[in-house]
Amino acid sequence: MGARSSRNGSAGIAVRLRGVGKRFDGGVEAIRNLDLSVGPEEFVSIVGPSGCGKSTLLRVIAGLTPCADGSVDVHGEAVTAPRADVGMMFQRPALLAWKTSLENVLLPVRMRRRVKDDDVREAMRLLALFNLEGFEHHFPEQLSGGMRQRVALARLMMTGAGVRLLDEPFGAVDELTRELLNLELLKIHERTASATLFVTHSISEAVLLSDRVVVMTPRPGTVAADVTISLPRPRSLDMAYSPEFQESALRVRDGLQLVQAEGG
Ligand SMILES: Nc1ncnc2c1ncn2[C@@H]1O[C@H](COP(=O)(O)OP(=O)(O)OP(=O)(O)O)[C@@H](O)[C@H]1O
Repeated sequence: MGARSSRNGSAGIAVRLRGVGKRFDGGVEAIRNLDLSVGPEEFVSIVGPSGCGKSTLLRVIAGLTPCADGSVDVHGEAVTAPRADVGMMFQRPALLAWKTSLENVLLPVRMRRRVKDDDVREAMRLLALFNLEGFEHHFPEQLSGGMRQRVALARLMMTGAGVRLLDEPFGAVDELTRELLNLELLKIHERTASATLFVTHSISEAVLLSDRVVVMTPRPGTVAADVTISLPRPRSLDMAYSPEFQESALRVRDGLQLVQAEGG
């Protein structure tokens, strides 16, 4: 069945959650009755108060955290375990310390099959795209924090996954590096759009990157607001000064303030 199948009536939808709830052993209810759909080329950011279940949501979609309530479908199939067509990137780049940048980027291929010359060429191309030319044979400890994140981004692209999940990937880098990484991500999304869910605490980052920004309530997290960002693509950092950008950011901020006021 094709990647964009309609087995569960999901044509045009890459990720669909219906009535999803997650309660951990020990009693913490992280998510409750959460509905969300993401199109095959849609970039959706998730914002919400700390501890509202954003990481849990991504882990549930990735098949890393099982959930008893509701349904999670990727490309029309129920998620029961991690899938090859779902790639995930975390706040810490999770690179293998004993492997070079190139070997780290090739890892998703190596886990599935023998690496071919074409794979190496593609990995080199991705490393160059992320401005890592000359660092292909360096080990993670020889790279800066921003460079490590760029290797992790290149590895995420190398998976070729139709669904990309990014959990605060730029939370630990300085502001300037973060802006540059945002530009890299925009470039990638504009070249090879995929269904992307991006967790962030930054409203401006969410608006700059996204087609929609989903605001979650405090725990147990559910969708409080779903803000469409209709800025044209390609996007650039300059757009942050436009009235449309400011207006979108205000709508997201209002949504966040509302849930925080209701939660506290
Ligand atoms: N494995 C686990 N076992 C028990 N409780 C957990 C587990 N993982 C997360 N939680 C709890 O679930 C809730 C949601 O956590 P989660 O990490 O999803 O929130 P978040 O919105 O990503 O937070 P932050 O913005 O601070 O990163 C928290 O109360 C957390 O303590």
